[in-house]
Amino acid sequence: EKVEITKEQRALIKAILDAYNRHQIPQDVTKKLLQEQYSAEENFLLLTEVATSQVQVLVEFTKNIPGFLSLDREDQIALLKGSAVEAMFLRSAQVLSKKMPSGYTEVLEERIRKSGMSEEFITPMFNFYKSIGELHMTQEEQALLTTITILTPDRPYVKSHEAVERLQETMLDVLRKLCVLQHPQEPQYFARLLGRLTELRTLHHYHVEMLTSWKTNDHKFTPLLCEIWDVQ
Ligand SMILES: CC(C)c1onc(-c2c(Cl)cccc2Cl)c1COc1ccc2cc(-c3cccc(C(=O)O)c3)sc2c1
Repeated sequence: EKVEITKEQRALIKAILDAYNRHQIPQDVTKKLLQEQYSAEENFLLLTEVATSQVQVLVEFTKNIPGFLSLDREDQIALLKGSAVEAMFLRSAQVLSKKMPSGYTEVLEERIRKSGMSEEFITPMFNFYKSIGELHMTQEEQALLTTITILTPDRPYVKSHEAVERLQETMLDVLRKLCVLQHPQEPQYFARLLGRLTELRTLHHYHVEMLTSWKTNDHKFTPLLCEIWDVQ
């Protein structure tokens, strides 16, 4: 049947894409990825700095998701804590899948591979990055997929499950239509995008173990990361 994006849905896409592009990690933070020397310690420190900055960007972006600030305040926190790792996998995936002509791709890959995390996490992580790269997502799809990840109702401690589910369904409906319109030659494209969300859950579980292994090797995180990831 004829898929049509309504006026309201077009406004929603615009609001989310504007917020997504407006909130970025400052250049002085990401530029250090290109400059500093390479060592496991230095790589870990730089990644910690960028991740901390990314969380701050994520908080600002989330506040601009239409409807998010109308949710229960504690649920807003629960959604942010529960989705931060997955949103950061999506963000770093865009950088690593050469989606951004930023010149960070090689240096970021090198620093992640040599940041003291054990091999067992490297493989699934870079398989994910490869699978994201193969999707050739548009900017709108990236922004909407991040929004849908944030609005996942079954995060720990979320009380108003239905309110979050309603918001997420609104975004899923828009993304489904966008996929049909922007990838007409690939009817399964929307399903493939949702498959990435499942992969993100798996990576999230790996990440909890990654943090533990870094902790046992006495790696320090910033207060913001400790708060959002419940470490220390
Ligand atoms: C605390 C730290 C050691 C850590 O622990 N787990 C992870 C992690 C790792 Cl490894 C992989 C995936 C997810 C997580 Cl959460 C990390 C590092 O997480 C990040 C988070 C965001 C970004 C954005 C970047 C980036 C670069 C250039 C340009 C841009 C840009 O947006 O322009 C963004 S790099 C980067 C690194």
